[in-house]
Amino acid sequence: AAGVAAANKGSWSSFLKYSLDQSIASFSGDLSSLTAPPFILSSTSLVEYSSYWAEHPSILVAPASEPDPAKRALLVLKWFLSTLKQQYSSRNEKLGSEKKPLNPFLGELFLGKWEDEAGTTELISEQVSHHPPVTAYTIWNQKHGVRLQGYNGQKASFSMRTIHVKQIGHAIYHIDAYNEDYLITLPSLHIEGLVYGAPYVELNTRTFIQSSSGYTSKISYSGKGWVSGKKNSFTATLYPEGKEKDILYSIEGQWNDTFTIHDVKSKTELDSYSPKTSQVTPLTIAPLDQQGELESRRAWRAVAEAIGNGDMETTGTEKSKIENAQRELRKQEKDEGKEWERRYFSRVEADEMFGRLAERVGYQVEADKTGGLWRWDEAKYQAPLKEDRKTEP
Ligand SMILES: CCC(=O)OC[C@H](C)CC[C@H]1O[C@H]2C[C@H]3[C@@H]4CC=C5C[C@@H](O)CC[C@]5(C)[C@H]4CC[C@]3(C)[C@H]2[C@@H]1C
Repeated sequence: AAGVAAANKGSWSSFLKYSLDQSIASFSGDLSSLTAPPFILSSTSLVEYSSYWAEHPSILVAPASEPDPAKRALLVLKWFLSTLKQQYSSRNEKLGSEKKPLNPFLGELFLGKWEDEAGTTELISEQVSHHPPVTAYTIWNQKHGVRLQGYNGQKASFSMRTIHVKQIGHAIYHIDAYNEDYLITLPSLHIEGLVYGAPYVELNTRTFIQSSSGYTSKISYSGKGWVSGKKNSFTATLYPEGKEKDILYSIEGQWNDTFTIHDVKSKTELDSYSPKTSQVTPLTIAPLDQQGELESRRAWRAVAEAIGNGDMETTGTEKSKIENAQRELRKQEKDEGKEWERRYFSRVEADEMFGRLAERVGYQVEADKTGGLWRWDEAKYQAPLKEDRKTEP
């Protein structure tokens, strides 16, 4: 493995010297246009990344069982923080470095569920836009009456040989029992370590969680070389909205390792949680031969195999098949004056509740070219999943 790593470093540094500058020169801001070396290519599509929000279903649903509103908001903050390691560093942990995911085609779906002590937690993820790439998702647990939904896209830029990514979009966490909503904003990030051959994500500045029950959580990120000195660090405070100094709870530590929760009023340590050692629940997805042709792993199977075999030529030809089929579809839609029918999500205007939460934390919806907020559309869900799934063989 050391040999391979050295070879990777060797080929990476040669890649860097001769092509990173070209990538930078030709970079359009669209991450999918980035030319990455073969060993950086992942066979996983970006549409699968929505599953990182709920790999610990029990932590996701815990707030629904907490009667105290401030403690409920604290449990939502703890859940959000517990997802960061999976979101932003699980590729490093498993594959040795960050990877370039496959760029989902319009309408690509990723459907699955987690079955564990929290009951059944379901996931629908759909690529609702290809230019710019935007993924919408919803994750829900009927038993505990919790639903997360959101969408995200990325705006990227290069500077000082570092890739900076601004995330477009947000998440909404809803608890049926209290009819409570939480607006979750998304962190911007940059890719560290490009020059050393092992790129990894570092999160920047700050994000907020604003509850309709009147509590604000503010998370400030820092990393290696910053004040804290440790990579992937953060501090978080939870306070009644508008009273930033009246801190009820604080949390600090490393989001890819361990963090500690404090009750600031009583100056006691409440809990410490280690994403590093916690077990994730594996996601259950249908076997490939039962998946519909819009489902990600079935659609990308040939490309994934070619990438796995390091066969870049077949990767190219198989990718082109998908891209050409997509271009054909777009052309037909244009000729017929139609637009691709999103299966589970719709564009909406900001509603009053959302507007209030957003304005409390100064969140501005970035109207990307797709024209607005993407929301889970209950009515569309009546169109049974099986439309997208081959009938039983
Ligand atoms: C030119 C040098 C080069 O080859 O760079 C390739 C490097 C691996 C850097 C570019 C890719 O880095 C990947 C990291 C991806 C983000 C990881 C996590 C999330 C959270 C999730 O909830 C939404 C998606 C998001 C933001 C991913 C977006 C795509 C990122 C930035 C990949 C880059 C193409």
